[in-house]
Formats: sequence, structure tokens, C-alpha cells
Amino acid sequence: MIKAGIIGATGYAGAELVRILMGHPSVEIKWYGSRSYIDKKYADVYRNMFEIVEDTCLDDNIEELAKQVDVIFTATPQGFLGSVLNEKILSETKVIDLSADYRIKDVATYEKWYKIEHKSPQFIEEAVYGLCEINREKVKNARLVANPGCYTTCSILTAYPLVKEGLIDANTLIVDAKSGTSGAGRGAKVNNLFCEVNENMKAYGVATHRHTPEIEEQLGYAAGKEITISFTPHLVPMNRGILATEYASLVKKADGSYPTKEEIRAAYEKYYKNEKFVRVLEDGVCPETKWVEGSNYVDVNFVVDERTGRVIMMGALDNLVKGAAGQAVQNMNLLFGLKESEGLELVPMFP
Ligand SMILES: NC(=O)C1=CN([C@@H]2O[C@H](COP(=O)(O)OP(=O)(O)OC[C@H]3O[C@@H](n4cnc5c(N)ncnc54)[C@H](OP(=O)(O)O)[C@@H]3O)[C@@H](O)[C@H]2O)C=CC1
Ligand SMILES: CC(=O)N[C@@H](CCC(=O)OP(=O)(O)O)C(=O)O
Repeated sequence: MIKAGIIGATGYAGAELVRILMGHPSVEIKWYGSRSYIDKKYADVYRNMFEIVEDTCLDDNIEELAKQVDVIFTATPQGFLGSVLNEKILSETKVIDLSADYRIKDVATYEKWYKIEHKSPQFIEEAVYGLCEINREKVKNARLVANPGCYTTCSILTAYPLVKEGLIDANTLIVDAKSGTSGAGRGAKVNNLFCEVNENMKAYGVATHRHTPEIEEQLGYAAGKEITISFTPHLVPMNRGILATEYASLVKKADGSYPTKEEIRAAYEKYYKNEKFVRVLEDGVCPETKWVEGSNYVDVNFVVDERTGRVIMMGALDNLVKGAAGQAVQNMNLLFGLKESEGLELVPMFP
């Protein structure tokens, strides 16, 4: 059995990790890390775990944890892992970080967008960006995996084939994304109170959201050049789910015509035909958050708008599963040579 520890097990992403790992046949959770609930029974923090998890919350002492487990998940706020990571930890255990501390390769970009000084940038270079469908081979040999977040996983996977194949001008990409409120975490914030969120929809972080450089970096690798995009997130009154609607200009072919629907579908099939967790929907079917809820799937599709010369791409995922804990477990499976979908055969729930 793989011994796992979770720092931040009492947050929403950590709790989803607990739920998924409880059903994983090859993993046992040895450490439920917390900051506010030390010595309290985990099932008293999350009562859905009553008579399922008997353990008590421990602290966030990552150095002690590293001696005891094969893999550590850090489901902690930005800056936590960066402030505690060291060579000894990485020599003793694998680390999968659900925060953004090791996602962005350029430390100045991280510090500018996150407004945090990075305390251990020496590990940024070796960290592998854990978007499994794209970086699978690199993940297998990593010590440190930077698990992509919810908006970014959805935004990147939705556009990736068309950027990679040069079918769209990546610099024209506009990502309009919506997130359920669990994306903001369990901590109390006025903006996330029931009366602020219910029966309401709002954009936030317009032109300034920290996920913008992450999407630009990853799609830039696919494009083979630096790109600049627009990204606007919105908060919607749902518990879970991300829906990304993405617009980009199609690149004309040598004969002056636009790529056809069939050519675009062929690009999606080329990259995702064998991907268990990316479902390219049938022609005319738009992704919906409900159809992926509770599962590790990302549903994607597109419509060619011949009138404007643009393609509209759409993607949906569950922010806590493929957008966080599910993808982290997918990465863990790769790190330990397990079947990539082990413990992740979660059927979407409905209604
Ligand atoms: N929510 C989501 O949909 C997604 C979240 N993520 C990322 O996962 C991470 C966790 O997010 P989320 O679960 O939503 O956040 P929450 O606010 O729900 O949980 C944060 C967790 O971190 C712990 N914590 C808080 N501050 C500290 C600290 N200074 N030192 C150590 N531990 C601390 C908390 O402990 P306690 O509660 O015991 O105080 C809690 O367990 C973030 O980096 C986030 O960006 C990534 C993708 C999606
Ligand atoms: C609704 C909401 O507030 N969402 C969070 C993003 C989700 C998240 O936790 O960020 P990562 O994906 O980078 O880990 C936000 O906008 O900051």
C-alpha cells in the first residue's frame, strides 16, 4: 500500500482528496493535516466521514510527515509549500502540490501575479506541470508535481489541440470561464456568503486573474511561441463545476479558406481519442457541468462560426475532481506506476 499524507486535508480540495483516496485500492491515508483543527477528529470536521474516517487531524509539519509517507499532497494556500520545501523532503518522499507555487516557471511572473515572494524557487525548474494528458511521461519520473488548478485545466485542455495544430491564432484567444463557489475554498469570505452568491453572477479578477499567465505559459508551449490571451472568471451560484467558453480566430489555410468542422474535430480526436478522462462530445452537444459532476472527466466540444471566422470551444469539469483532487490522484498513479485511472472510475452524479 502507498502511504499518503495530506496537508490541508480540512479544506475543500483536501476533503475531496480524502473522499477519492478512501476509495483507492492501493492507498492508505496516514496523515490528515490541518492548521485549525489539530487533535480534532476528522469526521467531526467533515461529518460525511462519520464511521468512515476514524483518524484525528494532525499539524502541517511537512518534515515529520515526509519521513512517514510515500507521497504528500499539499492542498494548502498559495505560498505554503514554497515556504517549507527543502531537499531533504524531496529526497524522502514525492510531493504533489495542489497550489500554484510550482506551476509557473518564471519566478518573477509568479511573484508579480501572486504578490508573494517565492521562498524556494530552486525547485521550480524540476517541478513537472501535472497536466497528465499532456505531460504524462515527465510526471512518471518527477519528485515534485505542480498540479494544475481548476480554471487552468479546463481552459488549457479545451483549446490545446487547436493551438497545437496551429488551427487558431492563439493570441486571439478569449477564455470566459465560470466557477462554482467551492472553487474559492472553505474559508469564510464576505464575497462568498450565501446572500452574495445565491441568485447572482459576477465577473472578478478581470484582466488581472492569476491564472492568466499559467494558461499563457502552457498554451504558449503548445503554440511554440509566447502568447497573450484574455481570461475572465465568473462566480456562479453552484457548489461545483467549471464551464469555459473560449473564442479564437481560425487561421486561414493556404487557399484562403477556414479549417472545416471535420478538420477541427480531427484535431480533437488526434489528441484525445485515447484519453479516458477527456470526452469529446458528439457534434452539436455542448458540455454541461452537471454531466461531469463528481467525476474526473473533462467534456469538450466546439462550434465553427463561419460568419465570424471564429471557433467557439467549450469545456466543463468538476473543479474539485479533475480540477484538483482527481487530477492529483491521476498524477500519483503515474508517479507510482499504477493504472492511471485507479481509484478514479467515478461515474458523474445526476441530478
Ligand atoms: N477549491 C478548488 O476548487 C481548488 C483549489 N485548488 C487549490 O488547492 C489549495 C487549497 O484550496 P481549497 O481547498 O479550496 O482551500 P480551503 O481554504 O478550503 O482549504 C485550505 C486548507 O489549507 C489549510 N491552511 C490554511 N492556511 C494554512 C497555512 N498557513 N499553513 C498550513 N495550512 C493552511 C487549511 O487548514 P484549516 O482548515 O485546518 O485551517 C485547509 O485545510 C489552494 O492552493 C487552491 O488554489 C486547486 C484547484 C481547485
Ligand atoms: C471561485 C474561485 O474563487 N476560484 C479560485 C480559483 C480556484 C483555485 O483554487 O485556484 P487554483 O486552481 O489555481 O488552485 C480563484 O479564482 O482564485
